[in-house]
Amino acid sequence: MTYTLSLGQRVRLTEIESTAVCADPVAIDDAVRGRVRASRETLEKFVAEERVIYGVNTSMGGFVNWLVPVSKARQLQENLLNAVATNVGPRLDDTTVRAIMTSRIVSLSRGNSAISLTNLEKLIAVRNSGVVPCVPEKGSLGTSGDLGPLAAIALVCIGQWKARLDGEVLPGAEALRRVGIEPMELSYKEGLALINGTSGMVGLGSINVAQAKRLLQAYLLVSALSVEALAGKTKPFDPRVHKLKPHKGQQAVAEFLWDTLADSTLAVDELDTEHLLSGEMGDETKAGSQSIEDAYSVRCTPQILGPVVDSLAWIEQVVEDELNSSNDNPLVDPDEAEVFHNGHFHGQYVSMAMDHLAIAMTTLMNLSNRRIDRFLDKSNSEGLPAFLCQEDPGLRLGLMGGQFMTASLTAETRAKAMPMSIQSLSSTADFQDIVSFGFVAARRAREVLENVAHVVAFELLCACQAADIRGTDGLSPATRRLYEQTREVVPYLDHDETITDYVEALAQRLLTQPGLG
Ligand SMILES: N[C@@H](CC(=O)O)c1ccccc1
Repeated sequence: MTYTLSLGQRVRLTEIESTAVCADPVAIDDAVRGRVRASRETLEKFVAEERVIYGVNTSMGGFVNWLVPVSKARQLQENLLNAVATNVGPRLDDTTVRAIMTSRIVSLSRGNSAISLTNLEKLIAVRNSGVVPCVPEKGSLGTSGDLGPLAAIALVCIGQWKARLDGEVLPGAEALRRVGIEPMELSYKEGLALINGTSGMVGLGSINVAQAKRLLQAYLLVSALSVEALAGKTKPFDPRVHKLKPHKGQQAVAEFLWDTLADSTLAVDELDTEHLLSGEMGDETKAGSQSIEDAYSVRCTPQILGPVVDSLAWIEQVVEDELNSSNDNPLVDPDEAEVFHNGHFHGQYVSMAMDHLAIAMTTLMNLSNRRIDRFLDKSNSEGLPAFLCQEDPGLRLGLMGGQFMTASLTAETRAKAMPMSIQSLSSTADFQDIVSFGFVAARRAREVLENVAHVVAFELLCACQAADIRGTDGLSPATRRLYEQTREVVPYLDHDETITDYVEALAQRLLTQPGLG
């Protein structure tokens, strides 16, 4: 289905992801066309008046103070694209490139960048054509926006560099020829308009946020299942106690667990504490084999996932605001009949949001990592067999090895969660002297998410194994659905076998499949 951009509409971040995943075409309406034309005409008027405007009749970056006549505009703009397309490394996947292109189209369609309507429409045509520019992922400062990644895209639009089409890598000119698109011819400011913004980090960020939301949603249900499978107590989730602390996310998580576990007989309502005081002072008090209170990784679930929920809402809002912005310099506002030299290409907001996403997801992973340990350690699992190995323990090692994987991923992920947004380095003879590295932050958040999904997948595997051992009759209806969906992918393990394929399949579902459970 075509996704049409209208003037003044707020584009949802999740729409960038969904249109990129499905390769839905994007389009603009007449009001957008009118506004884009007006912005270009305003700039043309200023050029006729011989005003000095950055990237129009000046050079760029460290050569900002060099005048270049508009008669040389096409050469200047093409030189700009080639000079800054210096990224290296693995090529971004098709979905991410489409999300980045759509994010740039959203920004340019606001009609403040003075790109010609012809060239905006060509960018849209390339985005919709199946031609996917090859974008090496490493090398963006994130402040000139994402010059490197966006220049790789812009070069293909002018018939240079390289692109994929139906799985084949072709020269940009050949790729355009095959889909019947004439290369763009750039006039003054247009190369700059295509690249001088934050659309790289916003495009990749949109995918990260959409996946993080799914993973978090699923994790709330995984948490409920883990509480049941660890014979955890529900009373700490009673909404009445959460009224006593006003954090919204915490309250929402507690309410979810409370409601979900209401019909569970595996989770424990409350201990009958009456007979517990029969011992002498100093005796170990036990309620049968049960502890009086659960460990933090069960009991404090709302207090740990609450801030993750609230953080994600903030992160989504920030990246969505950036998406719906004119992130470019200079900007030409036709209503004000003004040109603004400005710094809207700066990616600090998104950089900090992506760092925050990495921290939030790592927090979730830390929780998951602790629960996995409880599932496998028989002294902490409220009666489960060691390493969830019911049949032939010792001859078999059970699920022991899964923890090696999750411990390794957890350690690696913590290192990846070190902030990028404070790593600024100066470049361009101190012209770009403080930068955001937002695209690097977004790439690292993506890596964090992938790792976290694998750790959560193993917790889910353990929880289902434990539920089978305890008896699944006691599951609540919602956790039973999750259990059954998981059993479509991984069976109860009564023999030792490699779990790699199971964990990877579950992780993929957690990131991409909405509404698990
Ligand atoms: N982001 C611009 C600078 C600016 O808009 O002031 C740029 C372009 C090219 C090379 C370096 C820097």
